[in-house]
Order: sequence, then C-alpha cells, then structure tokens
Amino acid sequence: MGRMIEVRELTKRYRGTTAVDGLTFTVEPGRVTGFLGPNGAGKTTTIRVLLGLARPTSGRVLVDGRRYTEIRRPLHRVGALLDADAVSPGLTAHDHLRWLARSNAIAAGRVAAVLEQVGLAGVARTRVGGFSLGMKQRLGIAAALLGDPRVLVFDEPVNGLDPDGIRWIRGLLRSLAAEGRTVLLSSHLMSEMAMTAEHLVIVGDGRLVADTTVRELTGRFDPGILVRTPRPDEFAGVLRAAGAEVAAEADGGLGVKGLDVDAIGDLAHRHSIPLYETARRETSLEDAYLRLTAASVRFRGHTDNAKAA
Ligand SMILES: Nc1ncnc2c1ncn2[C@@H]1O[C@H](COP(=O)(O)OP(=O)(O)OP(=O)(O)O)[C@@H](O)[C@H]1O
Repeated sequence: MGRMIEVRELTKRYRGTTAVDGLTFTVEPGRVTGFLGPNGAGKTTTIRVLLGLARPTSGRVLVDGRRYTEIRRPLHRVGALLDADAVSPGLTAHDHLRWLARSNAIAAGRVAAVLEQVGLAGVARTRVGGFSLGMKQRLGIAAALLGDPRVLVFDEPVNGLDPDGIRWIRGLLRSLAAEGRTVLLSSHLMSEMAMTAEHLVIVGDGRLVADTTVRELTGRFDPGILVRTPRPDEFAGVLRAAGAEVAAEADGGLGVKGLDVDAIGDLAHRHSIPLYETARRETSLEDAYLRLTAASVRFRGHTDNAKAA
C-alpha cells in the first residue's frame, strides 16, 4: 500500500455546492497520473482534502494508508504545489525554502539542491516579490521536492510557464515518476495531459467520469478510417459483409470501424472497386475528454431535475 494516494467515497459540500460527490480512485506509484476535469469539477477541493486543508463532508483521502493530518513531518512524505503565489514577497527564494526545511527537520543542504534542480540557483538571493509567475511556479516545485517525498501533487503547475518551462516540467514529472514516485498532476487541459500523463482520472461535476490510461481512452473513441470511392454504396455493402461498421458521411465518404487500412485495401482490390482515399483519422483525446465531461454534466443536470420534480 506504500506511496499510494487513495481517495475513498469522498464527498465535500459547501453551503449550496457539492464540490466533490462520492469520488473514489487510487493513484499508483511509478507513473504520472493526470487529474483532469473542467473548471469547477472538484480537483482543487480533492487536493485540499488530501493535504489536510479542507475537511471532507464524508469519505477520506489517504496517503500511504494515513490521513495527511496524521503524518508527522508531512513534507518528507508528500510534496505539493498548490498556489504558487502563496509565498511572502519579501523573502528570498533561499530564505523561503530554508524556513520550510527548518520547520520540517529537513537538512539545510536540500535547499541548494532543489534550487539547482528547478533552475533557480542563480536567483536564490532574489526577493520572491520580483519573480515572474513562471519563477514562482519553479519555487513552488522546489518546495514540493524539498523533503524528497515519494508522493507529489501538482495543481495546475503549467500556469504561467513559457514553452521551455512547460517542456521542462513535463520532463521533471516523468523522471520523478520513473524514480518510482507517485505523481498526481491536475489540469483542465487535455492537451497538456496527453503529453505528460500515462494514466488519467477524469472528473466532471464532482464525480468520477473515467479512470483509465491515455491509450485506452484513445482506443475507446476510435474515430475509424475515412474511405473515399466512386462506388460508396456498393463498397459499404462489401465492408459490412466483412464485419465492419460503416457510416455514410455527408460529403460522400465512408467512415469505417472494425477493419484496418490493409484489410480495406484488400477488399477493394478483390471486388475491383477503385479507392481514392483511405485515411486513418486522428483520434482527438480532446474530443474524447469533452464528450465524457459534457455527458457527466448533462446527466447530473437531469438527475437534479428529476429530484426537484
Ligand atoms: N471554499 C469554497 N466555498 C464554496 N464553494 C467552493 C469552495 N471551494 C470550491 N467551491 C466550489 O466547489 C466546486 C469545485 O471547485 P474546485 O475548485 O474544487 O474545482 P476545480 O476542478 O479545481 O476547478 P478549477 O480548475 O477551476 O480549479 C466549484 O463549484 C466551486 O465553486
């Protein structure tokens, strides 16, 4: 059970709002898990409960089998980047980390090590008030790494980073996971996740929408192959007889699922049907994500109406 994050039947209500609604999932070590959902889906609330910053209405979040508030010197176990702006502007980067290290019994040598690791060694003595958002993000990441924790949680860490910074953080997160750490990365951007995460936990309206790999999600929404032929009706019949699922497209093309490009070519050849085009369509993870989360919101609205009636 070591190094895992376990979210169990978590519900968090604020006066009129259910921010998290019976959420259950596990974050495993050795891979980057993306925590994905539209704005307001409940990601930050879940992370705040994980870090002991909010009390659950019911359910719990455990790290290594324990609640965060039960962990002694938690920075050794869990590192988190929540709000990069939450650093006193009058402190230098070095002083901020030095203070964190001291209050968590972390060796002073770690301060220089993490400043180096995040590329802030050159500005260690600069006041944080003068930092760009990207530099603050790096400082927040340095703080998360300070206690050399096995579990890392990053809430929207890409905010404010330039393309180089984004590439850097991707590499960092992947290498932390490759070291066997548990890495949870929250974002509302599918495009960012597709490049960084291997596993996805998708939430919509406080509920679990999908808990799956990037690969499985891509496969689940297989957009199929686009086929163009001057004899579409005839070829559709041939394809269906071979077990394919065929949809006639408005522009005269055929959308084909269940056969690969080679099989489609062979069938056309065998039936002497000219093929003008066979193209594997790009699977858009973005589309898959939007469809999943839109469905969850619609479903939720429907049940709420039913309850009110
Ligand atoms: N302290 C609070 N008081 C009242 N409502 C809150 C509070 N915190 C969050 N909420 C509400 O709970 C819901 C979930 O918010 P949360 O911030 O967890 O979502 P999120 O997925 O992190 O979104 P974002 O990507 O915008 O950060 C939202 O409707 C939000 O308005």
